[in-house]
Amino acid sequence: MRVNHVVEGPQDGDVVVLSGSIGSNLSMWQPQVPALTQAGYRVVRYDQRGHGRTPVPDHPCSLADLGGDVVELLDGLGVERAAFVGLSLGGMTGMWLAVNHPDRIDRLVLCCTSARLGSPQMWQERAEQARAQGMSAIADGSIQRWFTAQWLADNPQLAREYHHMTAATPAEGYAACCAAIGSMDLLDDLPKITAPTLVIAGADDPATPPEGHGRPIAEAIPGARFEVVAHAAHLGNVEQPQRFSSLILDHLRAGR
Ligand SMILES: O=C(O)CC1=CCC(=O)O1
Repeated sequence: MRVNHVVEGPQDGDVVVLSGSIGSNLSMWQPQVPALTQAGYRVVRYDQRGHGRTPVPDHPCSLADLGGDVVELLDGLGVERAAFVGLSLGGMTGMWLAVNHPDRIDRLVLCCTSARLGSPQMWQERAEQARAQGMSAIADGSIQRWFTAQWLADNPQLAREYHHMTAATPAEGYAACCAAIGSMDLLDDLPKITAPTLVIAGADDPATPPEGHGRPIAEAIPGARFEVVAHAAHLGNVEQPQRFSSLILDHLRAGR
């Protein structure tokens, strides 16, 4: 899989991979790029399979496919080990990598994510909705989960841009990643994770509420720290960029 990606920051910096949610592309991490690159990190952002400019697969995906893309990306960049920051589907990808390729993952930040989310049938229905109603209808729902009502009211132009980001995602790419989420069950594997882990949840996240999703992940990963960020829904890194960047940087720096 030819994974579309962008690399920024000093060439000799420690590598941090940023991985995004379903319905997004690599631009969702733009709010964190200045803080991370100015702190000396080499930042690798990429588009999930079937999202942004990464090709649409011709079959439903699994987390093994999505994690395998990251291993291939790291191999192609000549990177042995990296820190990994993932939000939602990106966090699921990060957990899979930390369980199955512990030698490649230095440190882990899991944002607004879940180890078990909804039922296979729910994600099958979401995939069918994408195909039948189109991605604009999916985007209408996404931005309601991604942002608080207050943020949407205060940021109408940005809200349109994030709506457009999902609306421009290929329906078959979105559907392929729905299958990865529907077939995911990572909870029992989490105690195997050895990478130092920070779990961040948005206090107002309706998709992965902190108590039902972030906290059980943090409780299952040995030594993990759990932070809940106020006034943040699912794309908390966009709604509270400074708070997310500073939590991420603190966790990365603790490994230096
Ligand atoms: O449904 C949403 O848009 C929220 C979400 C669940 C998994 C993911 O990546 O985003």
